[in-house]
Amino acid sequence: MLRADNVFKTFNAGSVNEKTALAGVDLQLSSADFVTIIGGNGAGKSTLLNVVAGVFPLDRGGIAIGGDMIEKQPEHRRAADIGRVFQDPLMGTAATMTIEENLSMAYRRGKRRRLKWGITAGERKFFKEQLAQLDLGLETRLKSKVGLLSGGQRQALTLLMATMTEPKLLLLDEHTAALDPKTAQKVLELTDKIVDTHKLTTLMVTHNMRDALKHGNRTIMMHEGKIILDLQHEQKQKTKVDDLMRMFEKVSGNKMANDRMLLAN
Ligand SMILES: Nc1ncnc2c1ncn2[C@@H]1O[C@H](COP(=O)(O)OP(=O)(O)OP(=O)(O)O)[C@@H](O)[C@H]1O
Repeated sequence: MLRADNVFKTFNAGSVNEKTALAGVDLQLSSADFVTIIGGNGAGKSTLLNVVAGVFPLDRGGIAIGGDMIEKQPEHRRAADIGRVFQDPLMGTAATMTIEENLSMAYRRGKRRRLKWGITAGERKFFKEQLAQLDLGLETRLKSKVGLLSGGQRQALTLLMATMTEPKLLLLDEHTAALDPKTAQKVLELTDKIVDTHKLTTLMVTHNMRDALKHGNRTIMMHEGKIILDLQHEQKQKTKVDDLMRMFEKVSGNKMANDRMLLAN
């Protein structure tokens, strides 16, 4: 479903601020793979998601989704196939618009625009059903402005908006990191439910090693722009946080250096 071949990305090349963020990343995801990504500060996790989404061009290498090479496509063209949720709950939704207006925008993304602006009765029914799955009571608040929602409600709504049209790929960049622990767990449970219902191919960056091991069927670890560990299926299930730390130290030759990661585990 997703293939990254020998992907390189250096920022500010040739300047004193030169930084190689991706140094030959190879990654293949099968359909419905749910891969969690961990790694130290500046390991290249967000950059990997960004080059897949088309935020920055690659220096070298290729990216394919469903067999189509996309590395030359601009971000807006890839957006039809890629759902994204970021760390900041304010980013994925428009605060001054209502819940149903936000959902409607997401629902029509990538579709031919209709001349008439307005939400049909069928769409409203569909939105209510979708919101009911979140179990947050939002299905009775279609006309509420999104700015009135809590961070967790807003992030759950963003998740729904990113997945409602069943994207080929879902990219989650620390999407629960700004939430309190209880809300973060709730949004992660919703993530599992939504990913499982739609069998979405998913990449999720997290700084929480326990969450990385608990969710998804694969965990990859990045270090200095490379994937240094890829735990799959039973091997992932057997691995504990302490094992992960030891594996990191063994493969990278370094102590794990991610302040938020160490705090969270
Ligand atoms: N837009 C940019 N311009 C310049 N340098 C960048 C840019 N984005 C990322 N970098 C640099 O590339 C490296 C990898 O950054 P990236 O954000 O991918 O790391 P990360 O693994 O997500 O780290 P963290 O866990 O600290 O968020 C870092 O050194 C970072 O400073």
